[in-house]
Amino acid sequence: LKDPSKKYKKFPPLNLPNRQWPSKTIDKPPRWLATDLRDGNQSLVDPMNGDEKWRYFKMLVELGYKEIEVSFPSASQTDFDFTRRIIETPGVVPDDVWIQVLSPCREDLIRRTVDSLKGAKKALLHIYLATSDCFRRIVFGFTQEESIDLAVKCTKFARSITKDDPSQAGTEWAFEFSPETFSDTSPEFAIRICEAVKAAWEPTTENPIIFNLPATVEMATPNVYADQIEYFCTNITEREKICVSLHPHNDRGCAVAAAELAQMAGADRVEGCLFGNGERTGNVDLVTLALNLYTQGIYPNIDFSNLNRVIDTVEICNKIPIHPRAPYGGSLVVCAFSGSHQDAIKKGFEARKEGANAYDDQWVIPYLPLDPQDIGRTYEAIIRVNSQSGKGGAAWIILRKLELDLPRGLQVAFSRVVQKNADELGRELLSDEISQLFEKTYFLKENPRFNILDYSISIDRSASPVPPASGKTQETRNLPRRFEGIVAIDGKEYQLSGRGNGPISSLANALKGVGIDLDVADYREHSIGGGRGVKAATYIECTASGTSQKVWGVGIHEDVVQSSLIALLSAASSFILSRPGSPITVKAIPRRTLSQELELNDGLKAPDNVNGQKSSEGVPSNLVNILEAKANGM
Ligand SMILES: CC(=O)SCCNC(=O)CCNC(=O)[C@H](O)C(C)(C)COP(=O)(O)OP(=O)(O)OC[C@H]1O[C@@H](n2cnc3c(N)ncnc32)[C@H](O)[C@@H]1OP(=O)(O)O
Ligand SMILES: CC(C)C(=O)C(=O)O
Ligand SMILES: [Mg+2]
Repeated sequence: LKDPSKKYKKFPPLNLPNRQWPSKTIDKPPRWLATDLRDGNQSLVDPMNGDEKWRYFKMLVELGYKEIEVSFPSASQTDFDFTRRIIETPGVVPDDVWIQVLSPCREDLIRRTVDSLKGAKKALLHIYLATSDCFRRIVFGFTQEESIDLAVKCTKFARSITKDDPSQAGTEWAFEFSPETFSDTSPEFAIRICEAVKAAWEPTTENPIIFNLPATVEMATPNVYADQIEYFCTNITEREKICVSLHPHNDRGCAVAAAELAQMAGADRVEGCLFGNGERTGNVDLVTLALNLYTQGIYPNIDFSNLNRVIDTVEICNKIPIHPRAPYGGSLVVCAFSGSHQDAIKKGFEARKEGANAYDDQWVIPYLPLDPQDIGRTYEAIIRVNSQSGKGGAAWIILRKLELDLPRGLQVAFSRVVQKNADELGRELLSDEISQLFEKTYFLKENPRFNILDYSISIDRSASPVPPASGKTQETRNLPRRFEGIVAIDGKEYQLSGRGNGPISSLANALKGVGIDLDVADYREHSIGGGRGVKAATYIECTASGTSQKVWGVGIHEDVVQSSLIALLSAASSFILSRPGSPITVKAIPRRTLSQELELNDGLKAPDNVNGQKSSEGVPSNLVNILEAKANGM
């Protein structure tokens, strides 16, 4: 069998037994050069027009970039004119920002490039010449000596029309040389050509020459690039007069790693593009590099606190969407769908809020390496819910949207409802949909079955369990309570009454009269909001008497007692709905029988005339059915 992969040859590693970089760390940000408007731009289907470049340039300045490669002025009139426009418009290029432009090693093109810079305050002229065997042989037909001669000739020419030209004295000049295809160039030859260029330019410690060492094509694993950079840094002479710059491309998907290891290997500067735009698989991603530093506690000197705004501009100007999984910036990056992730994140936030984690001010949240707020993302966006989600996700959204801190049991119960819904729809449920589902499930907006219209809770003195001592007034604390109230049941109003130890149990007792026999198993309550608008939220879990069936009810009201009564009626409604085919569905009984039944029944009394409705109008069929069922002993 032929193996087509054999046409590729393994990249030979460097023999660098004393390499130092593996035990180094990155302790400060590098000098950044944003080349979005040059390397990024040259790789676009439709390169940016002047206005798009203008917008992008202003954003880069606002973000804090001090070195910006703005164009390839000899390539197009657009690039030339844009360079002129930012130089000629007062205030657009801040005094501390270097504008960099690129030219091939060709005198005519260098001349045109320098012309575009006239009047700039700080200008960085960048020229490139490919130095690998492959390029010298295939593209130029040059020997190593011929390449060196051309690089030196162009450097001298560049010098003569920039820093050596008295008419250019108003500009502070800096010079960058890129041995293009450095990553595929023999390290010894890279040193030789750069030494020659250095001698031609004559840099100083105050104004060093930039040797930009590109992985024009990423050739090998990132450690090999780091070795190449360490070799260069330790073998080039007059290191103090040199700024070693990186320019990694991402052909093997390792550009970020290569840039990081190569900084450990001694580089001072990094060239790249926001979100890794650039030739083929892109330049190294400057957002990732900067925020990687940030999450190590090192401020990168670039402000990504409103990353969404950056994304907007980048997407509009590049006409390429940012991948939803792009590090830091992707829309799905600060989202968790899966249950166990949501659970851990939620617990992390709770611990942080309560100061319960032992990390003081340090960011320690499971699954989230960065506080989304630091890049302008909201917490709401973090947890999203689909059929892969657990109780924590929906509970988080209910907490955020409705300010309801659901007890664990209710989280479990509601999660089943959410999961079923998401599964049926086959998609994510939006947070509005989840909060609406909660309101509907627990009848928060309206309870079509039971609505409490009026009620009073009184002490039932008729049943004194603790006889008062002689000469003392009756002790009321332990006396039963009596619920008397008007409850709209399926739209019609009835008077219910019942006894119990407190308001909830007396209403529960009243409900027995309509065939709803619930025991309260759990009760939780908390306040919502504060000041005058404060409300009580009550959660009641009930078991159906004599069964293991459990239902939850939720009530919200300014009055804490009424909130708990509403919660019980919410549970009662859930109970009825959870029992399809139960006694509720038996056929209706005649009204006359019903009236008799109502009178007989201790719990349910149709009022003579409440809100203009007569009891003789009858009660809804399902309740009628309950009564019928009761009468039948079901
Ligand atoms: C890795 C990088 O990103 S490098 C930057 C790449 N960016 C760009 O190329 C974007 C802008 N480029 C352009 O607008 C054009 O390519 C220009 C203006 C630079 C040159 O355009 P053209 O003169 O039409 O040449 P073209 O690009 O087609 O081909 C390059 C030619 O220059 C030759 N060449 C390259 N470098 C040199 C040099 N230093 N001296 C003399 N000739 C050179 C090549 O061998 C080739 O010659 P050939 O046509 O005889 O084979
Ligand atoms: C011009 C050089 C720096 C370049 O873009 C590259 O080699 O990738
Ligand atoms: Mg490049």
